[in-house]
Amino acid sequence: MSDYALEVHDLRVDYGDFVAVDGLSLKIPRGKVVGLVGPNGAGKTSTFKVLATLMEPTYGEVSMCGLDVLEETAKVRKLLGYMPDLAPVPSDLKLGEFLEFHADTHALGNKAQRRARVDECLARVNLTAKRNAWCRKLSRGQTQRLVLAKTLLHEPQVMILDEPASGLDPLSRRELRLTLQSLAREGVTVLVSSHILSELAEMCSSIIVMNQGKLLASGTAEEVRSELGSDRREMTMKVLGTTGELFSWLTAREGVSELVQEEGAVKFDFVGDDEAQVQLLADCVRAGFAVKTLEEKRASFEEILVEVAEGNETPLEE
Ligand SMILES: Nc1ncnc2c1ncn2[C@@H]1O[C@H](COP(=O)(O)OP(=O)(O)OP(=O)(O)O)[C@@H](O)[C@H]1O
Repeated sequence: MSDYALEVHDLRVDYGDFVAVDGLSLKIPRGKVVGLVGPNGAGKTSTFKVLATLMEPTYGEVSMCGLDVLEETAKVRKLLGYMPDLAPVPSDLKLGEFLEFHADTHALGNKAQRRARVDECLARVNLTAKRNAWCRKLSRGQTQRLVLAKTLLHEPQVMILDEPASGLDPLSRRELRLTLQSLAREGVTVLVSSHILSELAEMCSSIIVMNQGKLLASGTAEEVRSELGSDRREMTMKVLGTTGELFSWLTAREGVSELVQEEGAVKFDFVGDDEAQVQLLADCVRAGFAVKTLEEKRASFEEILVEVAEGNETPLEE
């Protein structure tokens, strides 16, 4: 049995002449919530459709829990829960009816067993009280939770959720995060996409960043931040007395650039890790400067992604 829930090797998806996914390789361990993030058009949905057995790639190898996704499709589908972006729910069914219908299609035991499983899944997403409500009466967050309950019915080992948090308010996002994290603690692997990096940073133990079909960075949120070259911090150092000497002293320091001298303060950009920043401050104090405060401002996750997207070439209109 493979240690990995998902293994992707050299995946490529073409739409005609357009390359949507280009040489993507990934390994996702079991029992984790992993985020896939990238600007619009990065290739997230195309990747998910291949992983979810809904689309054949141009080439590449994909396996789920050691099964070949392209060859052993029926077995893979039993292990898999896929929640597409904005999945529709029928307006003319009640929640319980909707879930029982799907429990039926999964052939989940006899009527009583199916009913019990529906109840478990409703409880899991905190919708028990709505069992007899009409699907059309649900809010956006409740609809997402209902679709999640449906995705959970057959106890999938790997869940692939396309933008599940989009349009949710902070409370619904928190509930979603808690549900996904508790599934992961039970050994389920959850792969979740978003184009909002901060949303994934709080939900996932690791993040994969895609851009223009390619893998750009992967790891913890902090690792991704430094892999994308966003170690840059905007610093403001306030000191007692004049700032001229401090300005000259900082100019000669590694990682320091864009110095600006102000009344009682020097502003500069610093590129380096936390240890290097601590060292800079310690050296500064040791050199005799009366440092009052040091403020840092780092690029937010959203700014990092905007920088990535801005670096993309925009095709010229014909
Ligand atoms: N059926 C298709 N035919 C042609 N091009 C397509 C098709 N589906 C997707 N694309 C293109 O492939 C690229 C990747 O699309 P995909 O939906 O996989 O990206 P995404 O990262 O999920 O983007 P979004 O966040 O906008 O959903 C986009 O440029 C898109 O226009």
